[in-house]
Amino acid sequence: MTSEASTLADYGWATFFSTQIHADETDTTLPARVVAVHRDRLHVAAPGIDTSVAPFGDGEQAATVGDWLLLDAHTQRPLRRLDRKSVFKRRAAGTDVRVQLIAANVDTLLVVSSCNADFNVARLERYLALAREAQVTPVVVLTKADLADEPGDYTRAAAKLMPGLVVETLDARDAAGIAPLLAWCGHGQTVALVGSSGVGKSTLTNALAGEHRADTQGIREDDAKGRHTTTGRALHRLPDGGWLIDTPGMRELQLTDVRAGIDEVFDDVAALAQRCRFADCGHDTEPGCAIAAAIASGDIDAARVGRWRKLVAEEARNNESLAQRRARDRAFGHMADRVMAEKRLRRDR
Ligand SMILES: Nc1nc2c(ncn2[C@@H]2O[C@H](COP(=O)(O)OP(=O)(O)OP(=O)(O)O)[C@@H](O)[C@H]2O)c(=O)[nH]1
Ligand SMILES: [Zn+2]
Repeated sequence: MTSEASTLADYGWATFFSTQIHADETDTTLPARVVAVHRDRLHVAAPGIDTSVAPFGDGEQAATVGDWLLLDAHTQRPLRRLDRKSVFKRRAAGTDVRVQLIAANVDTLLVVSSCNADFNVARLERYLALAREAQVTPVVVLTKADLADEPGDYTRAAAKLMPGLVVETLDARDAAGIAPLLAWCGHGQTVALVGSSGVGKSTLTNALAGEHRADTQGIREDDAKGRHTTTGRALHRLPDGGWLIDTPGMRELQLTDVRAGIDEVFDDVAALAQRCRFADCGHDTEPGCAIAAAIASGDIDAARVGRWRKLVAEEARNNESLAQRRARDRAFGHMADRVMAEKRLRRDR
């Protein structure tokens, strides 16, 4: 299984984490990474540590796959979770708008689409905004280059979606084709994949994991009945020393609290919006609208502005419900406090 990972750096440890360890903790604690999340256990691993611990923390603070925990050196019990470099979360399914953690400390998000009907700039922009909001570097991977007449057209269209965006166009079934992706799968690097069904995520995963695939799946544990109880939320060790996070939840990522991410992906539009005469400009018929002027002069693509507006509106809608839920939770908390206070008052009388 993880026999090749023998140093903390192998597990993705970095200065970002070591600076969080206090001087008085160095002798009494050990960092370990959450390599898998099971129904009621976390599998944590580090050099000399390979154990399972009880779930740690609540809500958005709960330890999730990819997190670093500081363990008591003697008991191996988690003491605290280290701050994250990055975190992916999503709204829980259905009408429930609670936030669900997907993965932490991912370095690179491979946003997968293909050079065919799946190619959709609006969808790509949505994934890019999610990546930027999570503090993760996105890399666009366009598969099925072998099926397109002009794969370069897709590459160029994708590259325009964000400043400095890297786009790799390839045949996911070809070992040589996926070679450029290895740059993000090196020693201690954590990568994740997102994309629609059928674009080639499984093909890429198998190609990246290579012959080690069977080995890397060794990160799992047995439950009391001796059966394997993986929930599919695990880090898989890659042959070049990286880690691939494989979780079904990544596929259903939605926009929540991604305003900053949208502004980064659409930094051209966001910069224009700053120059509108009115701070609350609706970029519609308002006088002095810098966006309307840029569209009229051909400086910016009206379609891109349209997609930006849609994402911003959708994000606002999602957060409204999230804020409503939080307000409800707070109100309930206040009510519970009041009830308890009244109880105490009666008792003390
Ligand atoms: N020609 C060609 N076929 C590809 C390429 N990548 C994937 N495929 C094929 O596309 C089909 C779907 O690929 P998958 O890897 O299963 O796609 P996926 O994204 O994992 O799909 P889900 O599991 O539904 O999310 C398979 O038949 C692959 O062989 C490619 O680059 N070129
Ligand atoms: Zn405006």
